[in-house]
Amino acid sequence: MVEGMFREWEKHPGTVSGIGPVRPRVSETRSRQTGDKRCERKALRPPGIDWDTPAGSPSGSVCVPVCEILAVREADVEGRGKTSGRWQRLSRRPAEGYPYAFTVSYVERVKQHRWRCRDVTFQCADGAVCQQWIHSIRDQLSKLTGRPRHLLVYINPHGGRGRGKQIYEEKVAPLFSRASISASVIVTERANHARDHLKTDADLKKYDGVVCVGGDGMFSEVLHGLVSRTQRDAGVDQNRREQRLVPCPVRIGIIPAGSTDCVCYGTVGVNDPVTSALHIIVGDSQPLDVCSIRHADALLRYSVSLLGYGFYGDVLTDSERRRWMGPVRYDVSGLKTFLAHNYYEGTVSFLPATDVAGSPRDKTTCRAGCSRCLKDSQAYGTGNCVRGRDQGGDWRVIRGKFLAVNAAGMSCACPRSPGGLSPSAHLADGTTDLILVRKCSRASFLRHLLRHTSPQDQFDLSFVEVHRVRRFCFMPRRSEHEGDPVCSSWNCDGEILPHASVDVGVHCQLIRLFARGIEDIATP
Ligand SMILES: CCCCCCCCCCCCC/C=C/[C@@H](O)[C@H](COP(=O)(O)O)NC(=O)CCCCC
Ligand SMILES: Nc1ncnc2c1ncn2[C@@H]1O[C@H](COP(=O)(O)OP(=O)(O)O)[C@@H](O)[C@H]1O
Ligand SMILES: [Ca+2]
Repeated sequence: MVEGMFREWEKHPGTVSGIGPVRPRVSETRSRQTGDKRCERKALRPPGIDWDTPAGSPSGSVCVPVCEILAVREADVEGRGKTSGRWQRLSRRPAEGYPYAFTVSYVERVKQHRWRCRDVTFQCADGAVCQQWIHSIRDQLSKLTGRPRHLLVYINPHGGRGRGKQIYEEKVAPLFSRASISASVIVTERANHARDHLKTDADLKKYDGVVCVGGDGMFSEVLHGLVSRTQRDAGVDQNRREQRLVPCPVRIGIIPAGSTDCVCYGTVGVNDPVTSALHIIVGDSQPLDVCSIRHADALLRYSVSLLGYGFYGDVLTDSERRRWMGPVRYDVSGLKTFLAHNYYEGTVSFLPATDVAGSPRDKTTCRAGCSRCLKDSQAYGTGNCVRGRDQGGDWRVIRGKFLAVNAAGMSCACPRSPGGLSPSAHLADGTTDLILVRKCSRASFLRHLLRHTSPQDQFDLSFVEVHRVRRFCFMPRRSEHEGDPVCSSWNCDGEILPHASVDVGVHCQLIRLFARGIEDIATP
């Protein structure tokens, strides 16, 4: 901020006369919350009239950090945005003698982690000053690194309530175009279309990011396509467990249009398409751990959120037959699976993450700019799964009858469960939280499930245990009794994995999302 300039403006509120054709400047402070240099908070206070200030802002003053400006465009005092040619609604009549104006679009935080695009229009008496402001703001925006210019977008037209295309066209595309982002859009025609296209055909050099419009299943397709492609390009054999995987250079954006949208919810704090589009535009970056799931050393699948055997595997298997119901299928299948009360016998062995500071029950939460993720990932190394010295580590073995064996690589928060399956899990610390729910009565299991919907500790029950691990294996016990359910399937980020016996390892920060983690609600 140029103090003199601002004082001048305060002396003459509502006018730019007397200030002259100044070069607009900005003040800088490091982002308090992320410490991210790319997102330094630069305050912009144009010495013009803000006669279209958004509701709620102190009258006569608008302060916008440059890293949260989405775009600037010339406006004309008749109220028509010059570039868009569309009429804007202005809250006040233009002041007499101020025929030049520009409009700044910026991020505004509304309730519950939602972001919205707001416009403020500044009016000037002098056309040259107006142009200087526009050029200067554009210049500041062009200096921000990490903002995408070209995106590859995949839309699942059948995800969630089948509104993916409409959501993209009505809510997201206009924001991308306002921010001068070009997008190549592919509406998928079959399951695995996006995955296969990314694996082999997509010219990834042309894009700064890949966006999926859909639910966790659609995200999973993009995850598999990108991780496989990255390893192939780097000459890495994904089937070799000891091999360090190469982190994906391309960020992934998620526009939530699915049934659960857990990956989006757990990394942004809300499943709202506009909020996610804005996180993409400002070029946010959130690293994420990825689990590789293997059987007999061959790679089966990758997962970032829930890997669930027993209850969540059965819910998913049943729900796939009810896709026509839309998102409500999970409630129907959830109830049916709960009543069936199946349990599965098996052996879980795991390698506890003894070298991390936190634990699944320490009541801390992973938030934007999480220092624990930073510290733990630095100590561990990105892409790594289990380091050489851990392989002979202190494995623990638990045999038993389980209603559920769940691994939560992140909290798995979603609208059904705002805290998630493991509220203290971290997005990018190189660990997953292994939750074992032993056979118990229906009433006890219901108690455990209900605690996912309240702040009560779902692990504070005698039949539940939770461990923060780097690697785990599950081996089902074959039943000798006819009629007993033998094996369940794994629910792998919402996709059925029809194997029971698995070996799972966490690859620290293998991918990055266009997100920043959940912001503390107090963040300005
Ligand atoms: C009787 C009260 C029961 C309350 C239970 C609440 C527990 C909810 C925990 C939900 C965890 C969800 C983990 C996320 C899984 C998703 O990846 C997966 C697929 O999502 P999408 O592709 O968007 O459809 N969703 C599920 O597996 C649904 C699980 C619902 C269980 C009731
Ligand atoms: N065009 C398509 N036709 C059929 N299935 C598709 C298509 N595109 C993606 N899919 C698959 O649809 C499934 C569900 O997608 P998702 O977007 O997660 O929706 P939901 O959250 O409702 O499950 C995924 O398995 C995905 O691979
Ligand atoms: Ca993790």
